[in-house]
Amino acid sequence: MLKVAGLKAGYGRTQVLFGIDLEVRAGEIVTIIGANGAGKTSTLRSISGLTQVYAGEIEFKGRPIRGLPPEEITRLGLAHCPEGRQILQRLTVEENLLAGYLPGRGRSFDEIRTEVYDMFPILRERRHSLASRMSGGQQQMLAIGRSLMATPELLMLDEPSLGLAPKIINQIFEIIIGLSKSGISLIVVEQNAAVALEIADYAYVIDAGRCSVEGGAHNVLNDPDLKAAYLGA
Ligand SMILES: Nc1ncnc2c1ncn2[C@@H]1O[C@H](COP(=O)(O)OP(=O)(O)OP(=O)(O)O)[C@@H](O)[C@H]1O
Repeated sequence: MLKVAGLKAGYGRTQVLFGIDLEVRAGEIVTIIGANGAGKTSTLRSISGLTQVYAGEIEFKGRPIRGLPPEEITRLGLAHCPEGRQILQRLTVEENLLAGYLPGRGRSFDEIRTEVYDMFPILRERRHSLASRMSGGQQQMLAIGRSLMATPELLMLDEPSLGLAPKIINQIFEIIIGLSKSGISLIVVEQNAAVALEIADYAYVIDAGRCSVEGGAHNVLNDPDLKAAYLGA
């Protein structure tokens, strides 16, 4: 579904990615883990056209997408739920969903909104509330719901557990498993490596802008060296 090869990217003259290779197969949950500042967010932003790519190939469903505008990439079926959620705080829940809707994917706003509300009943209940009134967990659900408004085939989630209580993190990860079961392929970037590795099929560890390790998520989870480095064991 997604193939990234030799990705080099950065901010102006500051290069932060030095040759990332990764793949996502249809139906998989792939996790990207690594220390603070390793380049996880920059990797996602490069894929979705938000960060400057210096070199490398990015293919989505067999089509090169490097250099396409972000909206075009989303329209092809690749959505990005950003770090920090980026909810429009002064708009209502429903207005935030409308902001995520992309006409031209063959489905109406009402149709997808109903699906999102069925998945997140709390969003239906609070559809006329200001987003700023929602809890952290509810805002994360709204951020995911807004991404789903673009009917993605591949959804990239950046730090979905950030700042949430453990009970809520479990709920969010249950939702991610549900999305996967519904047929959406996923990339999950996480600081919370142990939780992400539990649900993922495949994992990449990024270290200083390079993929240092990759493998089946359970192998990575049980690797003693990685446990010491990333899982606090
Ligand atoms: N807008 C920017 N301008 C310049 N440098 C940036 C910018 N955004 C990120 N960086 C730098 O790029 C490097 C990689 O950052 P990135 O956010 O991709 O890492 P990360 O692994 O996602 O870390 P975190 O978990 O802290 O978000 C860091 O050195 C960071 O300081």
